[in-house]
Amino acid sequence: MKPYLIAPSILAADLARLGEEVENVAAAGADIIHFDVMDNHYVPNLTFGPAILEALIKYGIKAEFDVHLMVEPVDDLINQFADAGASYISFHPEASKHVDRSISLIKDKGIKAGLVLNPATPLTVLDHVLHKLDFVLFMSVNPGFGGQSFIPHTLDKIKTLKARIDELGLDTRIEVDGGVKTNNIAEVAAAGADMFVAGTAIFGADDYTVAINEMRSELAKVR
Ligand SMILES: O=C(CO)[C@@H](O)[C@H](O)COP(=O)(O)O
Repeated sequence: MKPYLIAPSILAADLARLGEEVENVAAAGADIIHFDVMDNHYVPNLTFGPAILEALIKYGIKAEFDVHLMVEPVDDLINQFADAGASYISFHPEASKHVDRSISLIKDKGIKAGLVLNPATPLTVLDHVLHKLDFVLFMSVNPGFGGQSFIPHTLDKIKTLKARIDELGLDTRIEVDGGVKTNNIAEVAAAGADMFVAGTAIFGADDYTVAINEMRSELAKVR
């Protein structure tokens, strides 16, 4: 069974002290760091580019970076984030003209590849590519902003995909992003997720270690 991974989203960090914030959350027990890239085109917000990822890695952050591209088009930035040191890269299928090719671009660089499904994106977009993916990222809010509420029907989509993954004997991870908190993480895990992105629930807490440990205690109730 794949270990659960907790991925604090730096969107909710104190951006004036980004290096220190990421260092602190990694020391507090984060498994990977979720790095949201928004282009003010695919989503109505603008965040971090590859130079910032490179700077964080140079700063000495040891944790792996999970880059979520909310950009259109995707291929050029896949290359740039691969060169900058990403360990995971995911993108939205509607933002690539050639989804299969964009997935291969990630995998050929030895990086874990994921496809992201918005709340209204049907599971059928995975039909011919699921076997190539290392993970599927379910957005449980509409992408673009932190601090939104978890959309409950995401749980049904997670359950359906988890059943399909098991039936096909695949090793694909399921990541969930948006409104994940201590009070719902167990339900999300019980539906079949094993990677959990949390922004405000971790960076908004007084003590990051306590926040992450509370999430782990909830996860321990599931398995
Ligand atoms: O990608 C996004 C939003 O587009 C997320 O990563 C949010 O950053 C999660 O934030 P919280 O809902 O956990 O505050």
